[in-house]
Amino acid sequence: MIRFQGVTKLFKRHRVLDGIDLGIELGERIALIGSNGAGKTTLIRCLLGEYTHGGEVTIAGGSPRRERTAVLGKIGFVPQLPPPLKMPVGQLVDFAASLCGTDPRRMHEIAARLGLDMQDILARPFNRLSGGMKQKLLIAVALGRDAKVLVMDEPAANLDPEARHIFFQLLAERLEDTTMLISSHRLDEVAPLVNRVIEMDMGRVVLDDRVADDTGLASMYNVHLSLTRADAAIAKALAGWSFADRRDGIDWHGQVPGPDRLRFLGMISRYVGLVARIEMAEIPDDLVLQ
Ligand SMILES: Nc1ncnc2c1ncn2[C@@H]1O[C@H](COP(=O)(O)OP(=O)(O)OP(=O)(O)O)[C@@H](O)[C@H]1O
Repeated sequence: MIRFQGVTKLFKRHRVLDGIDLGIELGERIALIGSNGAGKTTLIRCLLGEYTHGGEVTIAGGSPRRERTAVLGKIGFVPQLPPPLKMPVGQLVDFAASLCGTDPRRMHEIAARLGLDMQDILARPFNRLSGGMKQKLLIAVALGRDAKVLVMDEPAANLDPEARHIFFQLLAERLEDTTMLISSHRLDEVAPLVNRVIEMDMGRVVLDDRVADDTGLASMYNVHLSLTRADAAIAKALAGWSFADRRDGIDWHGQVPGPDRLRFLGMISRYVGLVARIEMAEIPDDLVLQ
């Protein structure tokens, strides 16, 4: 599906990509990880045909540089930094939909599922939306088309827990027929979403590993937590996960998306001295709200 062959990129004399060879097949979900400056964004930009470079990149046999419109119509891209566009939201969605020959209503539908009130923001300039709203809209624009390849740069970073869950569900609906490339600094953010991890360092691939495929992308867990005493810091952290205080800041209840279990427990581990009891149970599929 995607081929990088001997891809190199230099900025002045600085070699940012140093002979990248990678083959990525349909249905693979890749976490592209690595520290700041490792070359992840540059590799993605080469994949999107934005840079000249050495070597060759192809998507389904086509070159994203030479056949830009045709190839880019097959890719959904969620950038890390939203573009500073002043265009009203409604116009932006219509424009994006026309570029890839899709119905804008599909994008509206996904935005609504993510909790965006589209009617309310149609006439507002994109750059005036909040960070989370921009990210939801960019996800809707990327997913509301028949993309065979989804490229996402830290896509869930600004989303609240409810929207993260819907986002994971949306990805779960696309598992069979899409190749995903998800870039992140942090493996724990993306590990549950992927089946292969590629780590870059100084412009090279330093690790390429298959990981266990978590089939529970759309799963949800009921969580009961009891503390040894009330504490303002953990109360604030739990409120950020939309947990409800069931008894004087001591007993808490909430729901955690399956792919976020590790992140949630990571947060709890900071307060482990306060934890008396924790219970996590998967909610049966038919009871998880869509
Ligand atoms: N347009 C540019 N001109 C000059 N140097 C650049 C340019 N874009 C990136 N670089 C350099 O290329 C290297 C790789 O950058 P890149 O943005 O690809 O890394 P990254 O892995 O995506 O990092 P981050 O996680 O911080 O986003 C860095 O040293 C960066 O300074």
